[in-house]
Order: sequence, then C-alpha cells, then structure tokens
Amino acid sequence: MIELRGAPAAESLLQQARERLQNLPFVPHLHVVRLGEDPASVSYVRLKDRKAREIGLKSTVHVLPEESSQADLLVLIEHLNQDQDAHGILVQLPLPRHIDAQTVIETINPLKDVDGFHPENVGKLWLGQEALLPCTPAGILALCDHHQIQLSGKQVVIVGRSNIVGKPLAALMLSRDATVTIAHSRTLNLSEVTRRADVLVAAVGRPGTITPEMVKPGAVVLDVGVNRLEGKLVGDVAPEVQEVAGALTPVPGGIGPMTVANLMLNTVLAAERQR
Ligand SMILES: Nc1nc(=O)c2c([nH]1)NC[C@@H]1CN(c3ccc(C(=O)N[C@@H](CCC(=O)O)C(=O)O)cc3)C=[N+]21
Repeated sequence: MIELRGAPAAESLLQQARERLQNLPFVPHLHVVRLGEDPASVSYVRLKDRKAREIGLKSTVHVLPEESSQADLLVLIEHLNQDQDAHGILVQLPLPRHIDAQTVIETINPLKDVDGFHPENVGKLWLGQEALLPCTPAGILALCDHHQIQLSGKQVVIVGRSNIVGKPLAALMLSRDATVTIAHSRTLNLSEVTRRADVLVAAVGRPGTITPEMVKPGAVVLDVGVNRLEGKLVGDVAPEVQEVAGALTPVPGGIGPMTVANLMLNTVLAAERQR
C-alpha cells in the first residue's frame, strides 16, 4: 500500500502561490470570519491564518460573538466586499443555526470567494469556465496529479454529496475525463457500487464508513473525512482498508493540508483577478 502524503503535494501548491505572489505589486489580504468559539473552528481558522502569514500573505481573522445576528454578519461581509484591501473572504462553516449559510455565501463578492462556494463560481465550475475552485476538491486533484494517479477513463466513485466536497469534486473529476459516480446515504448496495471504483473517495463525515470489503483490491482510496474520535483525528476509512487498497491518503496528513494550501493559492489568484 502506497501512502499518499499531502505534505509534499501541498508544498508544490504553496510554492506556486509564493511565485505568483512575487509578481504582484501588492500583498494579497485574506479575511477569515468566525462566529463563536467552536473548538474545531477555532483550530482550523488558526491553521489558515498561520499558513497565510507563513507564505507572506496578509491575514485578518474577524471573530464575532456566537449570538451575532445574520444582519450583523452581512454588514461585515458587505464592508469587506467594498474594501480594496480585502482580496479573499472566507466565512468559517458551520454557522450557528439562526444564520442561513446560503444567504451568507451569496452575499460574498464572487471575485473574493476563496472557498469557491458562491453560485456564480459553482455554475462556472460546472460549465468548465475559469472560476475560484473549492479548496478541498481542487486539493484532491492536485494530490492525484502530484502522485501521478491517472484519472482519465477511470471509474471514480465519490461517497458523499455535499456542496463543499462531493458535488464539486464530481465536476472536477469529469473535467479530467473520469467516469464519475456519486453515492450517498440512500444508495442501495453501496459496497457493490464502491467495489467498481478505481479511485474511491470518502467524503461522508463518519468514521469507519469505508470497510475493506467495499474496496476493489489495488484501488486508490482518498479519505476526505476529518472526524474527532476519542480525542484523535480519524477519517471516514476504516484502518483495515490499508490491507486492500493500492494507495491511501492518511488522516491527518493527507487531504487536510491540501485544503489549506489551495486556500492560499486561491487568495493569490483572487488578488490577481482584482488588479
Ligand atoms: N468556509 C469554510 N471553508 C473550509 O474550507 C472549511 C470550513 N469552512 N469549515 C471546516 C472545514 C474543514 N476544513 C479543514 C481544513 C484543514 C484541515 C487540516 O489541515 N487538517 C490537518 C490536521 C489538522 C488538525 O490536527 O486538526 C490534516 O488533516 O492533516 C482539515 C479540515 C476546512 N473547512
């Protein structure tokens, strides 16, 4: 089993971001908005802020109280939309229940939408037009490229149909001429479907979802899960899958670092387009 480590692939994305940065007459500025003190959100936002500074971007984290109104959040976003010194805007998800995430996402200027979640960017992605791409799916493609995993003509099965991973990843895999299946919680005979996969992607958010009998021997397995289990970070793929897979991404140290690296690249790309 080949371990598909994210760090070296993430480094080449970061290198690309640094090089493009050199050719800009100003320093791009990433703004991350967080509501409340959910420990996972605090830790992810810190990771993004630290990496941004590390590669020489400006980074500001805006922390609003958990009980802030949706109107207050929208006012901040509209302010950042107007701000010439805000090139990337990211609102950390999940948001508290009294706030409608879709409304928030649609308020962000699509040119500054470094998450690639705005409907304009989603539409462009499916049309094959230039767009800001969602960080995790784009990171998955970059990881495949780095490890020379061929996608053209292959059976790619994605388990999970979220707007942030499953659906956009399907569009990106299609653009690479893969044959794409999206499976989900209602899929009948799930293991029959997953066993057809040359490349199997687990993006469900539940530990142990992918078990060895669901994997074709030798298949590439990409674990997008980030679950905290008894204080440990685990993916969606059961450890025993190592005995069957031809290649597997570790958690941590697999897709996670690719997501953060792509956010940095997106911030630079967004800044280039705002010149
Ligand atoms: N608007 C928005 N955009 C996001 O991109 C977004 C979000 N909300 N909400 C939460 C998820 C989750 N996410 C991760 C980022 C980095 C790692 C990461 O770097 N993980 C490390 C380990 C980090 C650790 O130890 O906790 C790894 O897998 O090696 C994981 C998960 C981005 N998300």
